[in-house]
Amino acid sequence: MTQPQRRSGTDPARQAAYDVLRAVADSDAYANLVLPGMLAERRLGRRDAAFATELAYGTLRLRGRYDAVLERCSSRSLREIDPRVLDALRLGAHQLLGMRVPPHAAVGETVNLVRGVAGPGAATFANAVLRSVGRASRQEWFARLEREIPDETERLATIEAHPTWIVRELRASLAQQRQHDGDEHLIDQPTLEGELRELLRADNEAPQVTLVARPGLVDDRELEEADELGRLESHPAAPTAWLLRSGSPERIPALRQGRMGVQDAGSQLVTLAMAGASIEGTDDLWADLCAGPGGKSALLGAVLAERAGRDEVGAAADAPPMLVAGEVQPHRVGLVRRSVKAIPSEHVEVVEWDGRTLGEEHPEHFDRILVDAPCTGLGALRRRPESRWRRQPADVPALTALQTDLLDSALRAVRPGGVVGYVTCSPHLAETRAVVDRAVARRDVEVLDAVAAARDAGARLDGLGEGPYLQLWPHRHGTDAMFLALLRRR
Ligand SMILES: C[S@@+](CC[C@H](N)C(=O)[O-])C[C@H]1O[C@@H](n2cnc3c(N)ncnc32)[C@H](O)[C@@H]1O
Repeated sequence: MTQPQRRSGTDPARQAAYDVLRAVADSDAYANLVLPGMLAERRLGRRDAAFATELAYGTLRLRGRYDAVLERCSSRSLREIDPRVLDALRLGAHQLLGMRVPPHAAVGETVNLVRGVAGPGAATFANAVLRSVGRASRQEWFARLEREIPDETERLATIEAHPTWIVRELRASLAQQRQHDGDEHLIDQPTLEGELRELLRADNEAPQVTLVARPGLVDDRELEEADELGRLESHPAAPTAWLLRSGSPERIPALRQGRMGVQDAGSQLVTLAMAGASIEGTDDLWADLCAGPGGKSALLGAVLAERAGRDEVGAAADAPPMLVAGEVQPHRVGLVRRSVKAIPSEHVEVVEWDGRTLGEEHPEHFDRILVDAPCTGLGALRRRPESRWRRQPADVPALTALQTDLLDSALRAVRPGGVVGYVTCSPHLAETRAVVDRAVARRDVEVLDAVAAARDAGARLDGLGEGPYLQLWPHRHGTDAMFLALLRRR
């Protein structure tokens, strides 16, 4: 349990936001895992909980922007400031420049917080810094940063609060996408830099909760009931996807029972497109190579079970159609079991495995395999507030090596005529096209059109480009930046 440090007079919402920032800095915690428990444990009311969430997540996302501002207001370099004080200053800067908090409250409450953690001298320092931050509006700060940062990429990165290396990678991937855009998207297309800015801004918006209604497990009446609890709105990315406009997902019974779930609409689309991609021959044995925590397994299992019931697929075979969901980390195997609890057990088996050896151990065995590979997560930055600052360019080579091994293993484990779907929640070219292009060069595979498969799966989206690979974008599609390649083994 995260106990608040002793402090006098700090309001509980700001205290919770501050403790989240400290947990992220000191224990490498994930804010979106720590905060909900903390809010429940401390029994914050709805308004305080919403304020604490916006304050903590907003500050973490926009840290780079606020650091640039604080640096210009402080007599000391940021490196010389006590990290406990610096985190409080960041919270103060977000209240002043990113939220509608009256300046006297933003400064006063933050100074109070600093006094509690670091004493009166630090409080005087914090007061001077934050008064200086508050002397200019957000727009005035943007104008100043525009003037003072000469390098174009660094300027954009600072103002839109992303590390520079990530801005470079996203620009390269967007440029590649634009080469593959069909005529439809070329009309009214902003410049590459304009579109890049839209993407970075989309990363800085809190995403809306998206639900999945797992096929065959939820009927219209239940969707209507869920609608009464939380105002559902159909998401154009996938027929199973629903935006939850209000309320909390836990109130929906079908969600508690695992027949619905919380899942990005893009994740749903790539899963449905992979499940529907055209295959030759039998279609009874599927694998999810990297299943934890199990969102895609649950959707695949539901599709498989529904299809089995409807078409009596596999009725003549010895065993019912089956999804084998495998994961290497034991505790995540447990999460997969929980995710698939509503799928009829004869259609799903959850196992612990190292996906890299599946091809060697079970060559030409499966009809369909999903490889949802571990990746940098650069396509899901809006969901994980602090992750952009944690990731390093040096992470990429080890990940691409693992991705290459996993895809290679899947292509050996799938039978000729069967399909492998390669998915990442990153648009980084080294993790997406480069991994797939290498596999295509080495193995006898046919590249299927993933954009067409996405449309066949029910996507009602513009700006998908020409294929054969599918790349989704938060600013274009309201989804995470998921990538999908579909490979059919010859
Ligand atoms: C992107 S996540 C998968 C998300 C999942 N498909 C879902 O939708 O919930 C990648 C997963 O691969 C797992 N993983 C990493 N290396 C692996 C390996 N060698 N074999 C199998 N799984 C692995 C990670 O532990 C992580 O749970």
